[in-house]
Amino acid sequence: MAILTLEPLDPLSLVIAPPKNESPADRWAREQREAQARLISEQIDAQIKAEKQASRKRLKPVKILLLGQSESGKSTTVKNFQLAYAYSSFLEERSAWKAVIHLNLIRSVNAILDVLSKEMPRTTSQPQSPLNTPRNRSLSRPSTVRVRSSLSITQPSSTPPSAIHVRPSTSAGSRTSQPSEATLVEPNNDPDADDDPEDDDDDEIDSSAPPLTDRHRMLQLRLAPLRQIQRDLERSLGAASTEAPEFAGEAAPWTRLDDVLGTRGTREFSITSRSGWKKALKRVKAGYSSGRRTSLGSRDEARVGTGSAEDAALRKQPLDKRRSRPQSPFVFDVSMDDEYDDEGECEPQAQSAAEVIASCAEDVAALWSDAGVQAVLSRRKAKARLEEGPGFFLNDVARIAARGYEPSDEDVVRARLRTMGVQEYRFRFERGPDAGRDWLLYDVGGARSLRHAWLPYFDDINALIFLAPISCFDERLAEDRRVNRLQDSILLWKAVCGSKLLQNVQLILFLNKCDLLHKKLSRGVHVAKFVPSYGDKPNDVREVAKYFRHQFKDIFTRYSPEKRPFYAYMTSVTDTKATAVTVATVRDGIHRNSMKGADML
Ligand SMILES: Nc1nc2c(ncn2[C@@H]2O[C@H](COP(=O)(O)OP(=O)(O)OP(=O)(O)O)[C@@H](O)[C@H]2O)c(=O)[nH]1
Ligand SMILES: [Mg+2]
Repeated sequence: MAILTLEPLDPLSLVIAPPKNESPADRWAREQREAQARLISEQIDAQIKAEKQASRKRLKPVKILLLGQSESGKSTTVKNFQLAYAYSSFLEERSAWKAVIHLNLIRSVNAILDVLSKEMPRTTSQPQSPLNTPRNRSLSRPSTVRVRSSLSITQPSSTPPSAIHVRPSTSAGSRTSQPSEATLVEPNNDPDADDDPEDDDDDEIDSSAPPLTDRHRMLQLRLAPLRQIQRDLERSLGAASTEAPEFAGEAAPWTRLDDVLGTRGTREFSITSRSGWKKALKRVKAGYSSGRRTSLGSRDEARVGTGSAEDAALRKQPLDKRRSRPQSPFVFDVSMDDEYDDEGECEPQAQSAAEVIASCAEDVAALWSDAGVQAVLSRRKAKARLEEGPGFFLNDVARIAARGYEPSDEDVVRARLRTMGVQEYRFRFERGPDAGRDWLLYDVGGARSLRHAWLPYFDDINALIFLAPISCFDERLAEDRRVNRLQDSILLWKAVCGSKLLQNVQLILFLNKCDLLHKKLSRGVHVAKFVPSYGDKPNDVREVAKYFRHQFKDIFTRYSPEKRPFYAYMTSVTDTKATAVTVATVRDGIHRNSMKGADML
């Protein structure tokens, strides 16, 4: 009877089984091959395991939020971070700032032309009638009824509009949520008040000042095309290029939600912004990068635009200009969340604007250096406002208006373009203690109408840099002229310090614009006139800055839900050299703190 031998069932065993008649030499060779394969396999397994462990250990990115009112210097602080740690990305954007700088320049020119228009009818070379002197005109104006606000608790009367009342500090440690303990400020409800610091009405006429003449009228006419250029550039750059419109909202619109949410998180309120100055810059970048000159050489042709298919193709060409500078030890990547979309709106006429500005350069320089114009501006208090305002470039007109002008680093830092929504910047340091760790910087729009978008970013951040410009104690908020700018900063700071969502966040205060504070005090503006509690302390920058620091610290101590260290820096963030030191210190501090939080130190 035949015996049926069954083959083993496992087909794999069949395949890997050694050949039946294997010689000892073949067997040796086969075993060598198998040992080698096992070794490689084990190495791969070990590598996968190590990678898994490393990714588990990988640190979360450090997230930093920059807050503060509009024009407080948030974006300028970001530029300082870029300059220090991401110079190549700063360079990539630099030439695109040219349109913004040009717009800033011609805004100043147009502001001067506005002042001259008010002045011209009565101060041309015609002799002045005694009834038409500024002094008599102000006497014949209807008298202003001054409405004193009753909101002030400490000193309800006898203070100038926009005055700030700061209560004496309470004893340390007495944390209370009583609003009456807050820094108290009296808003100015009377926009016609005579002692409005920004009132441009003339007080006195300087008899030695040269009169305005037909020469000034000629300059006015010759520079008139710049009005249209301003409109063109504003249209090209979008909403970010104009200052915040009027908005009578709260200083910190999130506070009620903050109380409700506590530490529960805010993600469901997340808002994604796809607008802002990065987008505005991208709109002009391609225009400049094409390197194409339009035929527009004269101011009369300023309105002619471009828009051909050839132009569109040229606009898409990449930037080709990069200047060399020693590379930062850190490589860092700034994310650009908005893709440049070229759908007809993008060509900003920046190139043609540059041509017109170049053709007006001499007249602009003549206007700015004219003694009569300077006298009118000083009398109407417009000179200091221009020189100390954002984006002032009139002293550099010859350089900036020149054909072939390329912005310098300093120009970019001084340029003004408002942030809309929230912009994210991603940094990766390749060296240093935080090598390999991502840093995310969130730069927000500071205008009151944009502050509702801040709340989602309170969640899960490591540090918050708060910008409080301390030079603006005598200024009004652009979006709500009843509100003193320092008052607004104080209200914001109070809300930030008292936020439950931010209670574990490291708060870093930049008391900014110290350079402008110095200038303002040097020209005789008295802090005590606007901040009565300042009393008769010396009106010098050191004392004033110390006083404001003390007030901000006091609020911090009283409103923080839990005790935490106070970090404050006196800054002028347009001074990039000094700010580089501050930024490095801040970076170290945030790194150490975030490591402590992760139990790594
Ligand atoms: N002189 C001086 N100018 C400053 C200082 N900080 C900022 N600026 C200027 O003030 C203007 C406004 O600064 P930004 O950084 O754009 O202000 P922001 O806080 O980002 O404003 P928003 O985007 O509207 O919220 C710019 O022209 C800056 O160059 C400073 O310390 N000193
Ligand atoms: Mg900004």
